[in-house]
Amino acid sequence: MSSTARHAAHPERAAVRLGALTVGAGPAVVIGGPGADAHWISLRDHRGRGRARASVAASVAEARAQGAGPVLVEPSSAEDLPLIAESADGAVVGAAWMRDSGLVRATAGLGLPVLVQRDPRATLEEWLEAAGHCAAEGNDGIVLCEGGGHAYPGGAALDLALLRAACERSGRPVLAGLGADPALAAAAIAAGADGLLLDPAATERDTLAAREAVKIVGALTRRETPDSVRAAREAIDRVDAALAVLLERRAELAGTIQRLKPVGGFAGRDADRERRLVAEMARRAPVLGEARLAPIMNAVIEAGLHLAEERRSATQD
Ligand SMILES: C=C(O[C@@H]1C=C(C(=O)O)C=C[C@H]1O)C(=O)O
Repeated sequence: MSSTARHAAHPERAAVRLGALTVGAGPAVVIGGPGADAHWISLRDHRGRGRARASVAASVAEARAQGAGPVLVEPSSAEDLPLIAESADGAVVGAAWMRDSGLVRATAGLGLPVLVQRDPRATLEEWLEAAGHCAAEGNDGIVLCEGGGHAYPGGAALDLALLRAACERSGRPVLAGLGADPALAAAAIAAGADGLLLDPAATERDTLAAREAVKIVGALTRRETPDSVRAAREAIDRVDAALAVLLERRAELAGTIQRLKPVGGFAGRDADRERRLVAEMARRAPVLGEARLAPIMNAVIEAGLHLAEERRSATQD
């Protein structure tokens, strides 16, 4: 099957609403960690700590206090389900028990959106089967999450090829579970993930790094079709963030050339080279075309030349 045909299997993924957050359409999301779009906790982690009802409620409240946005909860047993129905915006089917069809069905039966993590030993079929158990309960708010195990302490066992296949096969949003390490955030979004699941204990710095990667890579790889001025402005802000990173990098490289050329700065301006680079860019920006790109690039090039000349005179002083 050609890659186009595979994509065509699910051209539009079924977006899932998690409280006020949309997963699977619009920007990629970050769940978990301080300042994330949504938060989650596992009640399994609370085992042995005397999981009184009050302490569970307190954990959910603590997760809510991490910031705005919905809270998802992983039950440790069927006993937790009523509390989850009462206090959470979604449920997590953990990697360790995604094959426990009874508990999976009971969890999906709450009617809340469910996030189904893949057991690292489970095949794509088994993972989709677990999602199928949720759908069989009449629950269509299903989000898949790849990266349930640990490749090393704090780092998730993440299979990006499998994540991509899940996106194409399931027609559902797919997240990448990264543990507490944001190193693969960019790679996961580039592979098609609709968002990241971070360990709730991820640091603020790591969460910020993951959010930045999601923003920049998402601006390059995710097609968005916003339907309001606000959403379109938010989308344009992401594209501008990516542009800023590239413009800064370009200015540095242009500065290097000014230092290396026999005649740098405005005196060494090369109109032919400028025309060629605009023509080359127009191949990737055919809607803008050469005529509109030329003045944009002229401004960019001149900004770079001014910067290079300012730097040169500063070092000569
Ligand atoms: C960077 C160079 O110097 C100038 C700046 C250019 C740019 O910013 O792309 C292109 C051509 C020159 O006018 C170069 O010669 O390549």
